Amino acid sequence: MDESTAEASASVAASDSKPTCVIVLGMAGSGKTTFVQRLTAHLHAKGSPPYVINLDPAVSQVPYPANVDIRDTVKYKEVMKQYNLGPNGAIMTSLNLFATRFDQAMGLIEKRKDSCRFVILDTPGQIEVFTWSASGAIITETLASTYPTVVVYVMDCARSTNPVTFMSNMLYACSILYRTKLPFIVVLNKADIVKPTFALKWLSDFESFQEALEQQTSFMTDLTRSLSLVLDEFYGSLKCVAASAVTGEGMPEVLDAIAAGAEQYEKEYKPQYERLRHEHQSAKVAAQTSKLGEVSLKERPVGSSMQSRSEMLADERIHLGGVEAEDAEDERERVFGQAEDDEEDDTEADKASFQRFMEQMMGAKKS
Ligand SMILES: Nc1nc2c(ncn2[C@@H]2O[C@H](COP(=O)(O)OP(=O)(O)OP(=O)(O)O)[C@@H](O)[C@H]2O)c(=O)[nH]1
Repeated sequence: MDESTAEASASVAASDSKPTCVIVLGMAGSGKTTFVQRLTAHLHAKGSPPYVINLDPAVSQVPYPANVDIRDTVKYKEVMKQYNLGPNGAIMTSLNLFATRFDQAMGLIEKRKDSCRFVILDTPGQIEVFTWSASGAIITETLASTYPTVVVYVMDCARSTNPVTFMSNMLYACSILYRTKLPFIVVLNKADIVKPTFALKWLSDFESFQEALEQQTSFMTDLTRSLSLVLDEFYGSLKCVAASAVTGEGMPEVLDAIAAGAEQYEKEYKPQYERLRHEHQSAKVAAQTSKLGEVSLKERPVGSSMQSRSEMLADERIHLGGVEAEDAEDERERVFGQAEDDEEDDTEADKASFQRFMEQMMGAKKS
């Protein structure tokens, strides 16, 4: 084995012992939550249940078994009332509050790092709340300084058949790639509605994208043409996978891409994140957000307000031809039972903590 191969194997082995964190981002309605649900079900069926964190405080229903749910820690509607904020401001503030306690989430992940190979994070519908906020940066950097971390950008390919829309979406993806500085996977979702062959072609063949643009007579066309020249280089850093969060199509390929991303993280991105950890930006932002007050984060007993276990199993069998119900149920019992045994239900303490925090905030506002 030559030196570089040995080095590569060593770094893969290193990442094997740690879970890979998967940050799922995407435009509103692109299918992030459905994708997390599908990937979670797929991993359960493979006997490798992930650790799942919901970071969307405004979602009404979480259809997967979340181990940590931001909604248990911060009540988004209360934040809206108390601070007199609109929905987006309240989502941003809720995420800031949660980020002040992300060290607790790291502690919970640390406890599960030997039993979970993946940590999946679902993010708010309004993508900019995560990608352009201090809290999003804190969460991303905290994860990436400790674990192999990849970004999965979910793109609604059914709504991107127009080259101008496609380009806008890719431009956004590009801005996130350069902001997060992490391995980046584009999931061309909703492949059951429109086969994303067109998108794969546009990504790999510059001429074919130009031809598609020729058919357009919008004032955006010239701008798009110029941008596509710039973005052509960016496409080289992308790994694109066609998938359907509804049918489960493409999930094995998504997992392969995540594994390749984790490997890439170890080789190319880790040193950069180790340097970043020592930089003062996170500390400064954390100090700013901590002015908002403190909240106490807790882990969920998995399987309460979500899709029932049997429903998830049935779902999995239908779409993926997964494991037999009893085997999967055994596996699930083991994991869920563990979660239930490990954690006490401290909802009351959490409510009281949130109430205290709100009273302090109101007191501060009045004085
Ligand atoms: N046909 C089809 N529909 C999908 C797929 N993925 C998601 N959807 C549908 O798209 C809609 C939006 O999906 P969500 O998972 O809520 O999308 P999201 O990005 O989490 O939405 P927000 O968090 O509100 O931004 C839902 O009606 C889903 O059923 C898919 O692969 N195929």
